[in-house]
Amino acid sequence: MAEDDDFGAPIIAELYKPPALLPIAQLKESLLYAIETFPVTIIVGETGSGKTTQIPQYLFKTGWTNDGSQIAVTQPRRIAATSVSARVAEELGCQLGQEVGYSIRFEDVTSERTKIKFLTDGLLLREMLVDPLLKRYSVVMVDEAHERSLSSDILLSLLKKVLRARPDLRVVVSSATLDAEKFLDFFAPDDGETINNKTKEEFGTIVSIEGRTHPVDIFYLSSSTNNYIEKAVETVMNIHTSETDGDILLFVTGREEIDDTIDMIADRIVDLPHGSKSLQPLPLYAGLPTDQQMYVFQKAGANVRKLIVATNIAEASVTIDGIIYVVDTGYVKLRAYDPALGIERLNVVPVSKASATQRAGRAGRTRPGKCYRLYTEAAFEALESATFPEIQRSNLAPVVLQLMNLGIQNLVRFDYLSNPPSALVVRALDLLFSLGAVDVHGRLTKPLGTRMAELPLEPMLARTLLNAPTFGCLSEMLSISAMMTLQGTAFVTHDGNQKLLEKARRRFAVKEGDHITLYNVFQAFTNPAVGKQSSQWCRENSLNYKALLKAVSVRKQLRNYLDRMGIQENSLASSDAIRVGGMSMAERVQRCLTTGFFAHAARMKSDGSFVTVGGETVLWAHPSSIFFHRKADWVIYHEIQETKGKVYIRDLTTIEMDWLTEYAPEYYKVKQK
Ligand SMILES: Nc1ncnc2c1ncn2[C@@H]1O[C@H](COP(=O)(O)OP(=O)(O)OP(=O)(O)O)[C@@H](O)[C@H]1O
Repeated sequence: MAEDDDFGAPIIAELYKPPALLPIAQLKESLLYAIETFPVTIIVGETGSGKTTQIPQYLFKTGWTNDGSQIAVTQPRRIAATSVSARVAEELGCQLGQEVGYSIRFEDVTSERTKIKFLTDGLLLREMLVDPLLKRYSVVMVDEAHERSLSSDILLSLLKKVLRARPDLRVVVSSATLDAEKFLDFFAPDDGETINNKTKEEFGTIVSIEGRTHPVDIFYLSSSTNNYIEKAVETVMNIHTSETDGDILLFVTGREEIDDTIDMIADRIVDLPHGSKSLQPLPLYAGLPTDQQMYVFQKAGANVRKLIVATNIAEASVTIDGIIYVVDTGYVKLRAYDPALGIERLNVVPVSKASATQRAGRAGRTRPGKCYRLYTEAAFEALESATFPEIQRSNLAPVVLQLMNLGIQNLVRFDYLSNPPSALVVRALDLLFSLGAVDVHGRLTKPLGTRMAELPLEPMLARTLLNAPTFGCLSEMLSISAMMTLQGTAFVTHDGNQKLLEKARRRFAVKEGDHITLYNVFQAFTNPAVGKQSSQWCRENSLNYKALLKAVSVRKQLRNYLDRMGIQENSLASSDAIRVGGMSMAERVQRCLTTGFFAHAARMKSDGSFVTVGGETVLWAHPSSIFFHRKADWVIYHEIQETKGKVYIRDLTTIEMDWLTEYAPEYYKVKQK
């Protein structure tokens, strides 16, 4: 970069290692010995040392799957599971889905032959519902455990139980920080006690891997900035104009910042001298459909430098070949659930040291790299060492439901790695009780509660879907539920034309709201006389072809779940037929949604904002909702999130106020005369 920038001299210059020899290779034998000998092995290693890609292969090659069992490797994020499995398949010379595969929610790329399976930690939890002792696995590796995702924390607790019943199981926990002792202590028996005849010392060990593949030079700002996006754009442009070849990975906090940054970069690109190398910005965030996330892995064309603008989903386990430069704004958007108001807040906070290290580690994986931290070295030193565990700041209803279905009744005495605040557990139980999943004694109801736990949907939506047969709208709710799992990605701008998108949305919109609007999209897409499931039709209607295909597949999978539960698509009992017979299909869907989402009710005020039932919170329709412009009275909403001090609700449907007391009398505590 030019001399006159604000960065000081590089701080860390690490030793170069030839690419073929990953640091982990030197420890192969001792690692395999540890896994053979101890039920639990904690691996601590530099990012890029080869933990994720190599350990499963070592285990596979030394026979850990010879008896027909598999090796599971969990990841906190889908993109890591899919991309790392592709890499390992390539290294082993097999087709993805054969010996090496992956499994994420609604997408299973494995086969009878699969020996190494990458999956999200949440999905392995789901597998425990049908296979509580995880019998199909000889080794379970929990990767990136230091990130303390909700599912990986719960998984570690459950693995601790499973290990007691399965002395043959091996658990490998990989962590990038020095939390190793904490993880080891968690698993090991107390002093003087034994588990399966093993003492604390015999139960687990820590293996540390020194060194990394390539050096990464780290630069800090010499003085702090108060506009990190502007600084990021400036840094990216400086790299682009004055540094040698190599792609750039920029970390920002969320989709809005990604869009803003890409717009700002686009403005600067036009000022570049004619004929100079071009810069191709690519977004990467969790809400982006999987296939679009995969664009970032494609090689840039000749004379093109890729700029990937990402949230922290690109932070761990992902290797994007060609990334030489990392620009780290030093911030992340973290979820924090407010149990009193039932609102999820998205707070922009400084990253932890562990995160910053992981981010820097995205460079230097396939070549030496550079990382520009848009904060001072003193600010880095002042960062928290690790991220605040998700279990202490999340809506726990989905996970509580799953734990109960696994037979864990006493959630207070459950062996957590870090205890969740009791207010979060109480809120989760309250919600599950009002949804009918839990009875007054705090036990899971049968069959409703168990069925809700089995469906791969969050509890409110699961309840709605399971109620649909009594309203004679199961077919419609299956499509709506499938569309909801797309999380707002059904509509897209082609060529960035927002006006066309709005026009398309209006084409499908109905006065009842967003759910039935999405239903109309699904119907039109699958109608052989209209959308014909064609990409051309999607393009003409600002719709996301791949996402809609996914919805078709998700609907089929949900259908299969219901089939297994013996729930038929058009089975309206005669008593229900009398009750709902005279209603329009729209009204049945509206009522059915109320039975699941009554806790998410709000009323529009004259200024277009909404208030919650208790009147304590002001809410705003998200711009993607048809009620961003239109009037409504009472509504239920699917999602609620606070961003930058404003609370947005997504996916709204109008309802009648009376339905709230009709379908949730307990929740709204109506005094009967
Ligand atoms: N898709 C890929 N293309 C090229 N090289 C790759 C790819 N994936 C991995 N590698 C190489 O393998 C090395 C080890 O990657 P791996 O993901 O196993 O490391 P790790 O120790 O698990 O690191 P982290 O915890 O940061 O994910 C990388 O540094 C890189 O050199």
